[in-house]
Amino acid sequence: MEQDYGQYWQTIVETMEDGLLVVAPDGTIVSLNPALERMLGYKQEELVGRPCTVLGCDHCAGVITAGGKHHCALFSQGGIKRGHCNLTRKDGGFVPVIKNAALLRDPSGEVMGGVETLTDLSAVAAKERELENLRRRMGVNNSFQGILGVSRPMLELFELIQAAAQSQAPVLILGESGTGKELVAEAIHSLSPRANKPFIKVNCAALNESLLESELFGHVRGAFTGADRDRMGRFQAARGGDFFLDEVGDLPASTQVKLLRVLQENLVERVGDHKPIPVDVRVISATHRDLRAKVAEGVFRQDLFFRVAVIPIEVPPLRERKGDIPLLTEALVERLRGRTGRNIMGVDRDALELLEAYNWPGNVRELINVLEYSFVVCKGGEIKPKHLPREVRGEKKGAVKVRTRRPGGPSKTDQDSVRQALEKCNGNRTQAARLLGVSRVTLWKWLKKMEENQR
Ligand SMILES: Nc1ncnc2c1ncn2[C@@H]1O[C@H](COP(=O)(O)OP(=O)(O)OP(=O)(O)O)[C@@H](O)[C@H]1O
Repeated sequence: MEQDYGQYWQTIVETMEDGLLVVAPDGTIVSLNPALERMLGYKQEELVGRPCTVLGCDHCAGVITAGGKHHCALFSQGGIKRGHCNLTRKDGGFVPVIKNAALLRDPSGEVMGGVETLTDLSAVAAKERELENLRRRMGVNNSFQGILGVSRPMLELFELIQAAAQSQAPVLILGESGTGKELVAEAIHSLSPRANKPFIKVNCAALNESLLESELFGHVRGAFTGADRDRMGRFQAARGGDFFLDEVGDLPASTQVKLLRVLQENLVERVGDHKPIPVDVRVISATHRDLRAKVAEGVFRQDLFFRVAVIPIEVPPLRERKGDIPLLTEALVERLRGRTGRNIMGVDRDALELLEAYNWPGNVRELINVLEYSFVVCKGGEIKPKHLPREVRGEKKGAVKVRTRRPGGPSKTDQDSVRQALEKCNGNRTQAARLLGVSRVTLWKWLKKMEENQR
């Protein structure tokens, strides 16, 4: 009869959907059920005998392994009820779970170990993400983690960010300057299980080689002139979190080798010391450069490229998502209004048309600058074409371009432009001047000069 019960429990454990884990008092894994094998991607024999820290549970982040004794929430508090946590799969991905745990005691009350049940929340989390994406597609939400965008390329980008956040793999963010690469890196961090750990940023282009290495990896006292004490590097400081390497395309050759080591072996060596120090970071890098071209030129190591670019994410330039311009403009004007206290309500239709026609080589950063300029020039009410910088005004479809403004008067091309502008504006000089991007006085002077030339 007893044996029957034994088989009965065995069947339950093997068929239950929840993961089941038994650990010894020192945290060594004693056994797990098939559901947990599936959840984590490990086979039972790969885990039994190993410390439970291999599961990388963020709830147990406070685990201290001192003198072989394992202290975690389960053993210090006697149990865990409905704890939300993330486990690390064999392939490096995360599984969000609800954990319940209890101590196992022998008849004398002695703790024999602990048992944990783990409910997989991946499907729930995926549904939540789906709902969020749906809301964005329906226009209910027009931003994602502070990144404004409703265009198709941006919605695709948001989905990619969500996927990257759930992985441990290094991410490479590519895109022109001012497209929002840093915002993307921050979003990946905020959405990942590393969110409550540090997000450390280093700009590889801002420091010279030796400063950069000491900043990244730390140094020991006496490593170089001025190194009067040991200093921890930023890789170490980022422990458990994300490391954002901005402008990775500008990394000097010798630093590239050291970064490769961090990515391959999770080890750093401080400048002036050969003792390897283990680090636990996920590397997110970004560059506005064509990194593949740099690899082809031999300036960027190919092996490092493959290591940093496990998940490449391209941030589209603004000119390829002009549908976002009205939304961005509205949100940025509102932000500027709050910051400056100026009574500027938005941009009028003509000005918006100009913003949509412009090519935006400096992307969103340039749009911010343009609106800041308009806030200075515009006295109140709506921003009109005349409040936009000249280069933006010149790009409107069908707009009349003035190539050069000469002190003596308009060139032949400019004279044609002036005539076209006057024609377009039915002879209204104020409007024509605006279209040409010059003041009324300049237009008046040009017209005078043109009359004189005709005489
Ligand atoms: N989609 C967006 N929504 C809101 N703000 C944005 C967006 N994209 C960029 N920005 C803003 O534009 C500015 C530039 O963005 P960011 O610094 O992230 O660009 P970057 O691609 O990292 O540029 P660089 O390559 O020059 O470092 C920031 O102020 C950022 O907040």
